[in-house]
Amino acid sequence: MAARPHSSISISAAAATTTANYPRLYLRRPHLCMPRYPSINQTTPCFLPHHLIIRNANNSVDDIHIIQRRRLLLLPSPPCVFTDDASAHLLQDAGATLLVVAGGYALVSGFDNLTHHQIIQQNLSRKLVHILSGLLYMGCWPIFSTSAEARYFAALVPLLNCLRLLVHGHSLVTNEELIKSITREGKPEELLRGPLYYVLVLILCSIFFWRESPIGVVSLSMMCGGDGIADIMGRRFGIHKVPYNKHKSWVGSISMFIVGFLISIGMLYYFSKFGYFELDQVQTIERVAVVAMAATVVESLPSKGGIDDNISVPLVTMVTAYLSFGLQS
Ligand SMILES: C/C(=C\COP(=O)(O)O)CCC[C@H](C)CCC[C@H](C)CCCC(C)C
Ligand SMILES: Nc1ccn([C@@H]2O[C@H](COP(=O)(O)OP(=O)(O)O)[C@@H](O)[C@H]2O)c(=O)n1
Repeated sequence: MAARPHSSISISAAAATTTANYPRLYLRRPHLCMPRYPSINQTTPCFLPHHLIIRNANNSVDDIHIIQRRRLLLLPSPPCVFTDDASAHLLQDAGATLLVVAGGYALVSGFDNLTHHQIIQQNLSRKLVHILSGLLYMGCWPIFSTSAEARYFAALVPLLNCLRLLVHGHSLVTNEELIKSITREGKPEELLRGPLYYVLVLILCSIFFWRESPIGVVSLSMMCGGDGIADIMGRRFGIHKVPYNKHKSWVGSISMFIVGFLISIGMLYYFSKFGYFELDQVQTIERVAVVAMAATVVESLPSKGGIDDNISVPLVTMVTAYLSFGLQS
């Protein structure tokens, strides 16, 4: 996968020469931007205004024209300076971690409310949390800095949830809200199986694959999106079972393949737009189809008393994706 060429920005000469060491940027209207910009030797995802206002030494304002808005590097809040400051990365990663932790807590609490008020059934709540948690978590990866430590900050989020599941799963602390929103039968010990394996896979993909590898992206897409939709569709419409497993249906498996494939392609496109990797369109579709098929077949196999889907599906996806993307990239 060739690194995507980086475009550049043009800053009006007056502004560029008359400011101090760094132009002080004031953002007018935010718009998500591309994080990478080699000449400033920093990549920081942040918000991109349609116009940058640069106040120069005599405090007059100069707009600059943005050649390619998608790739402009901006810093997250005024007053900003272009700097490769490790403390800026630390601040950004700490803020991003807190934001995503709060998001995860809000998601689980939100679905508990829906279950509590009987707006949705407990099983559906669990599956929607299963689908949304990992995909939204992965979708937040670009807000972390590009420092080598960013992935560890991101992994703190599933790690904290892992500790939360261990504490509640062993009934050291009771939290009916958490148990109701993510267990089948409302038993605390259920937290120590599917949900725990799920967050462990999130940690593994964050640290070992992160956002530069399609392997982690596809693995989480199949575990979260594919496996999650299989349950939802299979429970509702899965009349015809697969011949080798009376607990799994054709509708569930076909749904897993189609939705898992589409989510994988969508997430790969999302990360490629940030410039983390560039993939050939036709090859990617072929490779993701193979990976999705492998994951779907494994998920449909009898698993009662065997390996949990939240381990077998991501594991097979990682191996298949590595063989597919890794050897042929
Ligand atoms: C219900 C879950 C797994 C059960 O799987 P299965 O047994 O039905 O196959 C998912 C458990 C989710 C966990 C408790 C919370 C994870 C939060 C995540 C790390 C952060 C999400 C942040 C985002 C911004 C919402
Ligand atoms: N391929 C599939 C997967 C699940 N399902 C349905 O969804 C239910 C739960 O599936 P599952 O045991 O894989 O659930 P989790 O282990 O993913 O929570 C099954 O008992 C089926 O009714 C299906 O019909 N076909």
